[in-house]
Amino acid sequence: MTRAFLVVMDSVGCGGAPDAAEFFNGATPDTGANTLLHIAQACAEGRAEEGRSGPLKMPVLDALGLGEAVRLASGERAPGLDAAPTGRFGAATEVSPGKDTPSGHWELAGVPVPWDWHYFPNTHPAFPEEVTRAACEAAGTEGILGNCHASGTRILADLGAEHMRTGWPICYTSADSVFQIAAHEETFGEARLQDLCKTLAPMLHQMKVGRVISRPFVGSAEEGFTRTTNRHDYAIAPPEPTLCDWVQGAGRRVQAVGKIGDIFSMQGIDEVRKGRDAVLMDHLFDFVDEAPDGSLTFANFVEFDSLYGHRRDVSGYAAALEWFDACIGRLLPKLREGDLLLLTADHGNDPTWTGTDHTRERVPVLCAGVGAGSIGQVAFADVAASVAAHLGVPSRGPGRSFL
Ligand SMILES: O=P(O)(O)O[C@H]1O[C@H](CO)[C@@H](O)[C@H]1O
Ligand SMILES: [Mn+2]
Ligand SMILES: [Mn+2]
Repeated sequence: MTRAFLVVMDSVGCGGAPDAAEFFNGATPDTGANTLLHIAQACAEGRAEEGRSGPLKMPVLDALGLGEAVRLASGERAPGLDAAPTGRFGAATEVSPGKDTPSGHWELAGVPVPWDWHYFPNTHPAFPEEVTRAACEAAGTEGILGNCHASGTRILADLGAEHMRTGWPICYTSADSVFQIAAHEETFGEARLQDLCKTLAPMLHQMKVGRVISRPFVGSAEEGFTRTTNRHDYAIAPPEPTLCDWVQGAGRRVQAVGKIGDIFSMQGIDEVRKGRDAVLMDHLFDFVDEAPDGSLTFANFVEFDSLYGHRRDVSGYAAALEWFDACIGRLLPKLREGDLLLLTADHGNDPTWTGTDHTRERVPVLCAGVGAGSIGQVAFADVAASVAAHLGVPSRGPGRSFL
């Protein structure tokens, strides 16, 4: 029997989204944003020299068709990504009205988002009175800190000391449909922070806020504050059964690596393994060894996005891509006859762009184990249909298999 490994490189877009002008970073539309192209150009021009050097080196993904995917998506040639592909490759276009992680993943899993998300305004306060009141009540505090749009690392530098003084949770949002709560893991307590998020989630989900996210941190005012890996996302459940449910419903096993469990509210998922991306890569290797016949392994590597895209760190992003590429080079020979490895992304996060938010882009689709050649322009939902077809599981919804 066949197995499938669906791997999302979080935010590794390749430009060309036809509706990019409808999405913004601040007042700037995302028209022309292209995560892979702009990183490759910066590398080729010597503008990404911190901790790495020279042209972008991604020989493994490029041989699968990465450079060709950039060209298909945006019509541009990415310097250094010019191999003749030996894999099946294409570029996928999203139709959901959000450029966030749940929208991207659900649509890749066959279910475009049928509603408009609720976004909080970029004002101070950002949250309506009833949300602030509910947060105070649930936290048992007189008030909340933040109540604005912010970068999660910046707001700790700005408000961490006040949090230590008052014990009030730091609540903030972004251009995404999120309500994020940062609190000190030891003094506020990690379990208490999770309870707070869980208590507020139903009210916020009702408002069509996609996720309530706990952001625990450690440190002190003197030494500075750092976030820990104990983040949890409390996401709205997908509106329809997804690829995970189709596969599980057919009696197959579904294994998740990284934040996939959170993104799908654990629906259709049998097991999750978490950690930093380097640990997630070990989990992926283990699943290639252990995954049973007929199973789906669904992985998300988030650090491209969380550590480098939102921080607009071009060198860091390039180094992460090069690390990932080398890992996949070691993974490919371990795949068995009948295995499909499908690499893709959920949205863009061009680190050369203005602002700190995601960018609306097409994404690459690279397949190993199913021959060579272009699949051309496809839809996000076609990824789900193709994985289902490969596994011999019935699919639902708008997607069509390209395999
Ligand atoms: O700046 P941090 O806290 O990393 O926030 C980022 O992470 C959130 C969820 O992925 C996004 O909405 C973005 O704002
Ligand atoms: Mn994402
Ligand atoms: Mn993000």
